[in-house]
Amino acid sequence: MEVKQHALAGVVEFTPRIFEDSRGIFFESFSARVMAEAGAVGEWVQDNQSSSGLGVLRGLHFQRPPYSQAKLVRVATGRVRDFIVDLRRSSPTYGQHLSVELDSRRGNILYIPTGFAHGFYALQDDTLFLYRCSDYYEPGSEGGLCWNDPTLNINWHATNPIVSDKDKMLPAFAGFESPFA
Ligand SMILES: Cc1cn([C@H]2C[C@H](O)[C@@H](COP(=O)(O)OP(=O)(O)O[C@H]3O[C@@H](C)C(=O)[C@@H](O)[C@H]3O)O2)c(=O)[nH]c1=O
Repeated sequence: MEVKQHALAGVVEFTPRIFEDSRGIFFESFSARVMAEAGAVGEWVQDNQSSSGLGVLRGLHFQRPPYSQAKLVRVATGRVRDFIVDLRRSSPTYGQHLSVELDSRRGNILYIPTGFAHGFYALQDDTLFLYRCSDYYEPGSEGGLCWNDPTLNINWHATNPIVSDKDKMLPAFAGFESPFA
C-alpha cells in the first residue's frame, strides 16, 4: 500500500495496490500491520456503511470523549469528496480542514484520528461509503458542526446539497468549545 502522511498531523491516506485480471480486480482494503506502522491505530470495533445519491452531504460529525472515534473511511462504489476538521485544542492546525477525494476505483482509504469532525459530499449516485470505527456508536455523545460554517470556510464545491434535518441544526464553529484536548 502507498502511504501518504497529510498536512494535518496524524492523518494518513492509504492507496492499495490493485490487482486486475480477467475476472475483475482485487485489493487489500485493511491491513492492521501496514496501518499501525503508519500510525493509523485504533481498536476497531464497529463497521458502518451508508449509501448516498449524488449531491448528498453528511457532516460534520464527531463523537465526544470518552467515546471519541478514530475512523478508517473509504468508498466501495462511487466517489466522494471527504472533509475533516482538526478539533484538537492543542494542535497547531486547530480549526483547519483538509479534503481528500475517495474513489472506489482507486480504493484509497483515509485514516482520521480522534479529535476531528468528519463529513463528505457524494459525487455520484449510489455511492457506497464504508468506515471502520474505534469505538461504538454512542448517540448521547454525538456532536457536530454546521457544514457551511463561515469561519471554517470549507469549499465543498456543492450547490444545494441534500442535507439531513439533523445536520441542518448543527451549531456554528464560533463559540464552539472543543471537547478534544
Ligand atoms: C452513525 C450511526 C448511526 N446510527 C443510526 C442513527 C440514525 O437513526 C441513523 C442515521 O444516522 P446519521 O444520520 O447520524 O447518519 P450519518 O449522517 O451518515 O452519520 C455519519 O456521518 C459521517 C459523516 C460520519 O463521520 C459518521 O461517523 C456518522 O456520523 O443511523 C446507528 O445506529 N449507528 C451509528 O453508528
